[in-house]
Amino acid sequence: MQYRIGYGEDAHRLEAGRTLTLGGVVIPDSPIGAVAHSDGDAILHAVADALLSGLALGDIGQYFPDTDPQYRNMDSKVILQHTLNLVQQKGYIPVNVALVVTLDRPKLGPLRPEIARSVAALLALPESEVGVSFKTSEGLALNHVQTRVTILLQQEARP
Ligand SMILES: Nc1ccn([C@@H]2O[C@H](COP(=O)(O)O)[C@@H](O)[C@H]2O)c(=O)n1
Ligand SMILES: C[C@@]1(CO)OP(=O)(O)OP(=O)(O)OC[C@H]1O
Repeated sequence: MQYRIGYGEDAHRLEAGRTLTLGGVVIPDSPIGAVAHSDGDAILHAVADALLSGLALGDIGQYFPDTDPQYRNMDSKVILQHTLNLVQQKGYIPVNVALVVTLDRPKLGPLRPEIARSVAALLALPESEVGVSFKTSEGLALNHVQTRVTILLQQEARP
């Protein structure tokens, strides 16, 4: 059985008057949201990069350049689905995901199950295979969101 580990990161600046979307979940009543070319979903971007890195397939900027107007405001679920397809074409599937979001505000704890469920559904995994942690920056980066992700990939058994 062949296994590969993938690692991904993403960060976005946060500004008032924008939407904050994390793991495909719109964070309700957030006073700040991501400045980005796409919807700025720092979880989905980091998960997508982790999928690609596990198989040395590059990063999402190569597939979805932020200079291309067709990707403006795009739904990051499309990015994740594309990278998952690439991984599956190489004969691998995700086994489990561990992700850490660093964000000072708003508090995300109450949304942990919803975010885990959303990421799990997008990766066709049970919710129990998606670990979600939140950290503050202790005030060092108030207008900033950062996500770090590790993912285990397993080669699909061939009949
Ligand atoms: N946006 C956030 C950030 C953190 N939490 C939770 O707060 C606890 C303490 O975080 P520290 O960074 O001070 O260690 C921890 O249990 C986090 O889950 C949160 O809910 N939302
Ligand atoms: C997703 C893309 C493309 O719209 O742009 P952003 O939303 O700015 O996100 P980032 O994680 O900085 O880089 C990947 C980009 O290619």
